[in-house]
Parts: sequence; C-alpha cells; structure tokens
Amino acid sequence: ERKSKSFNFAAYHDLETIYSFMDTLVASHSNLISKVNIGRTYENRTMYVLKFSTGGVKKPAIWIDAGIHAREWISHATAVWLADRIATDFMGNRAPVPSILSHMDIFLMIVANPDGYVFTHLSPNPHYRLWRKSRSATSNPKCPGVDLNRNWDAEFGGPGASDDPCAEDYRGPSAQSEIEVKNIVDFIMNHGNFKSFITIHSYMQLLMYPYGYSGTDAPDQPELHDVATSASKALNSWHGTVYKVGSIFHTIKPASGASVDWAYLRGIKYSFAFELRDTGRYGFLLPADQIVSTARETWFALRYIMKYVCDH
Ligand SMILES: O=C(O)[C@H](Cc1ccccc1)CC(O)(O)C[N+](=O)[O-]
Ligand SMILES: [Zn+2]
Repeated sequence: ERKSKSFNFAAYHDLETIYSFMDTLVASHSNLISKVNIGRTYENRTMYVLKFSTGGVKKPAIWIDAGIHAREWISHATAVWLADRIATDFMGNRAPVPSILSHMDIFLMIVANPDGYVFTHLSPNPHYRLWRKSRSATSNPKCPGVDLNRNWDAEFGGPGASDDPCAEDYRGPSAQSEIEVKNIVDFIMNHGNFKSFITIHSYMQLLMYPYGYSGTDAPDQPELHDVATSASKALNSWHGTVYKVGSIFHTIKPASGASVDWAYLRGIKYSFAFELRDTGRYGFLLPADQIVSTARETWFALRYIMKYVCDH
C-alpha cells in the first residue's frame, strides 16, 4: 500500500506540479532523498536532480534522466513514478533497492528540458504540444531551440544531426553550447564516479546502447547487449510489452552529439537509452491510462540494470 499522499501518478502534470511533487517526496524521505540544484535553463528556470543516498562520500553512482525532449511526456511521468517507487522500495526494505543504495547513489533528473516542457503545456496545438527542443534563441529568429540530444561532445556535428536551426535535430552552434547540457556535463564530470548513465525517451519501445554516431560496435557491445536483452525480458515479463534491443545507430537512427555516446566515451560503461511506449498508435500522445503500467514495466528493466551495475 503506497503512502504517496494523494499524488495522481496516472496523470500528466505540468512543471510546477512535478517540482512540488519532488519537494513532497524529499520532505517525506529526508533521510534518503535530497534535491540538488544543478543550474539554470536558458529561460532561467532551475534544473533539479533528486539524489537517493544512504550516506558516504561520492559513492559509485547511477544517472537517470527523463524529458530531454519536451513532448515525450511519458518519460517525465515514468520518472515521477520511479522516484516514488525507489523511495517506497527502500522504506519497505524491498530487494534489490536497499542493497543497491548501500553500495551506490542514484541521481534522477525528472525534467532535463524544463523550458521545452513548459512550452508543451502552453496549448494543445501541435506546435506547442509536439515541441521537442529547448527554447534558446538561435541564428534564425523564426526557429528557436536546440535538440539537446545532439548538443553533447560526442562526435558533435557528425551524422544524424542538422546545422539548420529549423530542423528538429538541430545540434546547436557547438558542443555543450546549451546551458541545459552544460549543467549536466559539469555535474557528472565534477562528481567523477558515475558507473551508469540512463536516459529515458519515447516512443518506439526500444532499449539501446552506444553508439549513435556510428555503426561500429562499441568495445563493450557484447556485454551491453546481454544486459539490455535481460533487462528487456524483465520488462516483458510484467505486461508482455515487447522491446527491441540494439545499438542506437542500428536500432533507431544515426545520431551524433547524443548524451549516451558522450557518457560512454567518458568511461561510463553502462550507458543506455530507453524508448518507452508505444510503437506509433498514440506516439507522443500516449494516453494517461498507460502511465502506471508503462512506468511499472520500465522499473523491472531499470531494476535489473541497476542491480547488474551494482554487482559488476
Ligand atoms: O532522436 C532521438 O534523440 C531519439 C533516439 C536517440 C536516443 C538516444 C540517443 C540518440 C538517439 C528518438 C526520440 O526519442 O527523440 C524520438 N524522436 O525521434 O522524436
Ligand atoms: Zn527523445
């Protein structure tokens, strides 16, 4: 039985509501969870990461972010549910969360692109609701925004990214030019002890690993493929949802400047990207009545990955 007060996990919420959910969660689990301000966005909103820790200094850490693409609302909603689940499993002494948290810290960023997320709530009109990028000024006043998943220093400017500000995969003027990306990079580099980097997107039902910028196998491809395959089986065991597993390049598309490749190239071996439900029927407009089942099956995969990382 969850004592998550009256928060409605089966609905999509705006930024203000997500931020107050975070405050409530921290307040009711002050021994486990803290809220870390990692900097501001282009439009001067605050970027928050939830830190789950049982103490110690710079324990090996796992990074999970959601919402780097504003329209992928199921990713933010899943991250909200995951935050509550990690807390309740820890408090309820439910394996494997206590043992994971005795060895590692978990950093969960529910909204990696706050400016874009707010923009998607301004109107149901597709121009707003289906916005993907950030909201920064570009060289073209008619086309603001950078694709924050093409702005990382990982083969920046390579295949699968555009130099046209009006393109959905506009990479920005230079690697880490976007403050939202720079804040995360600085946080992870300053910490210096991350073992796993997991980014949550939608849709297509995929569990992917590096590289996106090239079709060549990453040195750890065999192990990463095994972990992702086992994780997708754990996910499938719950509701029967089928995920495809593979490298970003071969599974969805070439993509340079992506966060997963950046993390892997920086030595964060266990780097993965989730593409949540569905496979196209609703796409980015996934009905709210699928939030909890999507989040729960995703937890089974994440739990597997975190336990694997903890054991290796
Ligand atoms: O294009 C993207 O950044 C993701 C695919 C992806 C995911 C992780 C690393 C590189 C690429 C696909 C999506 O989630 O954005 C859905 N879409 O193409 O709109
Ligand atoms: Zn995405």
